[in-house]
Amino acid sequence: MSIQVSALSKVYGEQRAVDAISFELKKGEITGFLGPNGAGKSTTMKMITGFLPPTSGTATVCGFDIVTQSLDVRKRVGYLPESNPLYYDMYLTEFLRFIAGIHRMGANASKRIDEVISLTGLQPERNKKIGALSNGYKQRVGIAQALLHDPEVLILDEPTTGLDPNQLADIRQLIKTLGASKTVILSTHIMQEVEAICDRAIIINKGKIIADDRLSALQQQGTASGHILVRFAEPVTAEELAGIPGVTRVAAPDEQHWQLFSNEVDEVRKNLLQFALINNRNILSLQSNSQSLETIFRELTKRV
Ligand SMILES: Nc1ncnc2c1ncn2[C@@H]1O[C@H](COP(=O)(O)OP(=O)(O)OP(=O)(O)O)[C@@H](O)[C@H]1O
Repeated sequence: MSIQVSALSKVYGEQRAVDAISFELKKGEITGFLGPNGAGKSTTMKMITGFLPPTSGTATVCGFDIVTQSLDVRKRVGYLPESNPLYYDMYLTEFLRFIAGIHRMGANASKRIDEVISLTGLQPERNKKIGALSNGYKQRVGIAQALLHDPEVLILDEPTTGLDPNQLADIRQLIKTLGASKTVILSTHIMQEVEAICDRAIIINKGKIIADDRLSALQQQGTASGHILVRFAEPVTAEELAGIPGVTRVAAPDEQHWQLFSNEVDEVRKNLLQFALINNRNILSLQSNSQSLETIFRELTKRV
């Protein structure tokens, strides 16, 4: 297990910013850390990276304790903090050499700096001062410094803030690629981002974890029904469609389409294809509409 968090808490004065949270993350998994403003995401990330001591509870990264072995933890973690603090007066390569020095990378540094510059798409800007870079490129520098020592675990606090749609797609792709060989945890407010990149989502609200599941399972959770919009080439009756296992209600929104409501949209989709096959009906179009993560997020964080 790459990250093990057990009853971790952080109290600031009177406020319990993180309240006894527990979870485990495996290698090769990208986890989205979601929650409204002030939920405790950054505080949790700072504790896991070994930068902020917890008030109580424990956590290990690659088997090392975040309090008693924080130097070992930092060697194995690449961290992009929320505000992405950079030295604007430094040249890009100068900054990365400085970070390589902190990690005592020695003779390997130059080769690795070239590698991360290429990996993060910074090559066209490599001779500029950091202060002269656009926001998107500054963000790439933040990711490059997090990757420099080739850590096993990447902790990215809102990594795509300030990126334009093209840069967004590039950085998401980069994170996905990195996620194949590393453990990645990223915080974001953007639900589509989690849907685009993550295998799993942990939703935190008021310092407590209120959902932790694979994305597909989370998307099926919730109270509102999903539906399937289907169009057949041949006539079909509402009675026939109502008989398909898992269908809770049938409606006809217009002359050409049927709408099948269900709490198990994926299951009904399979059963519908089977129905068409057995009864010699041809499906002209099929669109399933399950709950978006955004709806689930709003429902869960509202309830608590
Ligand atoms: N150094 C601090 N001193 C006092 N309170 C703090 C400190 N850092 C954070 N907090 C409080 O702890 C709570 C959790 O903050 P945190 O930054 O972890 O939330 P977050 O989920 O990352 O929020 P956001 O999405 O807005 O970045 C907030 O109410 C915040 O005001």
